[in-house]
Amino acid sequence: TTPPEQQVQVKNPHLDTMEEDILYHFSLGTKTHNLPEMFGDIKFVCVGGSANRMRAFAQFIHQELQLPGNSEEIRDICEGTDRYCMYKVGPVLSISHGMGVPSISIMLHELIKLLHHAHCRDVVLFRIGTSGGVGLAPGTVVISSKAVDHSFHPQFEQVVLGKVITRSTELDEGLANELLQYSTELQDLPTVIGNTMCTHDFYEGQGRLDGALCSFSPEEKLEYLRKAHEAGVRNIEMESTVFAAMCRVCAAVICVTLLNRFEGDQITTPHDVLVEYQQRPQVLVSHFIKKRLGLII
Ligand SMILES: O=P(O)(O)O[C@H]1O[C@H](CO)[C@@H](O)[C@H]1O
Ligand SMILES: O=c1cc[nH]c(=O)[nH]1
Repeated sequence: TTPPEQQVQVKNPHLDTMEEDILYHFSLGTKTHNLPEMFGDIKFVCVGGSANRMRAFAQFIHQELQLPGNSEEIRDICEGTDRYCMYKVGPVLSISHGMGVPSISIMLHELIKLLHHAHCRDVVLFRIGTSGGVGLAPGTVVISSKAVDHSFHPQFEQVVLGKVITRSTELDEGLANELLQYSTELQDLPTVIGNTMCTHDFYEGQGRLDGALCSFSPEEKLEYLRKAHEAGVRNIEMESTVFAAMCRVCAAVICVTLLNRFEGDQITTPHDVLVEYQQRPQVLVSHFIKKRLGLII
């Protein structure tokens, strides 16, 4: 049986009372743009930190779906602002979100409202990113079973009106398993399911010894990474908890590991290898999209 169609939900009663909604950081709005016409057919949304990666992904998916037109000429829908970039390729939207929780969280507020205003249905969301591996060979793709915070709890804390509120960061288990299954159909795509730890810093916050500040010893660093590994953490990045808390249903986090943090802190891998690693989550998501669209069996 096919599950019932799901409209993208906003959980804010005040939105209904607003005559106009300006999506400031996208340079879009409900009065200035016909959002249902522009975005109503979106079924897949892919987000990632870097603007160039998300443009490359849009071009890649354009070729993979064999859509008409020149993939080099894809236009940035958010060219009126340089906060984020956004590309639409058929039913796929590709958006950059910058680095860290505050940056992606602003983008997600406006993205979820955009999908709601456009009356989108049955949308699947993916974060395709990079990460530091915990006990994995560099280049391994990690599909997050859940996103956990610095103390390995599946929760996202947000300060609202001066008080801390906590939201759950469980992700869609069925979607993660489906993605893992598809990874076995592809070559050179070592993939695991594991917990992803989200931090608010790349250096001390991830237990790195090579930042401008460091307040701990190499032994303390390894002890923390060992505890993380024991708690099921397989990679570390900087957006997954808020992404999971805000998207949850029909959302997946797929990040490639650039290094094994038990072996070091600096990313010494050559540029061309890093580029190939970054394509791995894109290849997996593209395969998923083609399956869902019935383009491959
Ligand atoms: O590759 P992206 O998607 O930016 O993700 C990871 O890379 C950045 C740090 O280098 C952080 O944003 C982290 O989450
Ligand atoms: O170690 C890493 C690598 C990429 N992104 C992170 O957040 N950490």
